[in-house]
Amino acid sequence: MKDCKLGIDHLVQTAILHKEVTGLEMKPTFDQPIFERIYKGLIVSCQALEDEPLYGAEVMAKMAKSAELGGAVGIRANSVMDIKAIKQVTRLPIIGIIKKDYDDSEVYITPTLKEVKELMEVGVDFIALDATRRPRPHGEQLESLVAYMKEKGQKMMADISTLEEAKYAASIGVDCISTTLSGYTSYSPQHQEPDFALVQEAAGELNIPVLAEGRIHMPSQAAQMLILGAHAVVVGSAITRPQLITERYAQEIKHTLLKNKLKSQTS
Ligand SMILES: CC(=O)N[C@H](C=O)[C@@H](O)[C@H](O)[C@H](O)COP(=O)(O)O
Repeated sequence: MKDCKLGIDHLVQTAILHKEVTGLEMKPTFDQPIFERIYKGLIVSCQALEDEPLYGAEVMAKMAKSAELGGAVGIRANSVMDIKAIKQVTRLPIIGIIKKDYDDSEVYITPTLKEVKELMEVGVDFIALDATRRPRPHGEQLESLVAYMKEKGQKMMADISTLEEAKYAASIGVDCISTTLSGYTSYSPQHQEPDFALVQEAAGELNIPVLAEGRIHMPSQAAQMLILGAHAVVVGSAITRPQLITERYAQEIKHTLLKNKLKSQTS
């Protein structure tokens, strides 16, 4: 009941905000209620790999609960173990992935049918998968994975790194795309900043929802993505990876103090 109220509150707030920002009435343009639930909201990616201090399902479930309390409208999570634990503590929509390295491919986000099936078994609202055109392990094909999920009625999110990949993913029938891999393929722009241009272009050209994801470190950047046309925004490290948050503080402090010292020496 509380979850339901939270969802309705979010939709009402979103509609008000949308009108204030754009001057337009927000119309529910998507048939699927799941897309309304996440519209113009913040999705928090709760992930820690085995070599990270916060690794473990119990910790990830606490992260997800904290995200929900803070106003997140969805959770992105990696592995069956984490997803199971997260589902025990929240009813927010879940974008599930399985990160797995195979020797014969660079693709590691839900690379093969095996991971797709594991995610379908645990049950997630969206399966996110690498939707670049790079070769997949064992010669598996993106098109067959998409067709399989469509046939089973499983919603999916295509993680892409360029506009061309976004357009191709849309053309083969994915439900939505996310800019997750911009900066993480050799041929996409290697920015330190989030890829604002890609989000704006993809949102302008595609008629499926486009989510902004990747290196969004500040609340203002998340809001900017939504104004540029993102359907929702996914933030991970800046909320759930304390070692990286600390690193950014430490570097900024070092850098600023050094700059200051040099300035005072030359003046
Ligand atoms: C490239 C890649 O493997 N991205 C992964 C995808 O699931 C995660 O490690 C990121 O944390 C997630 O995309 C959110 O991005 P950021 O942590 O920058 O807010």
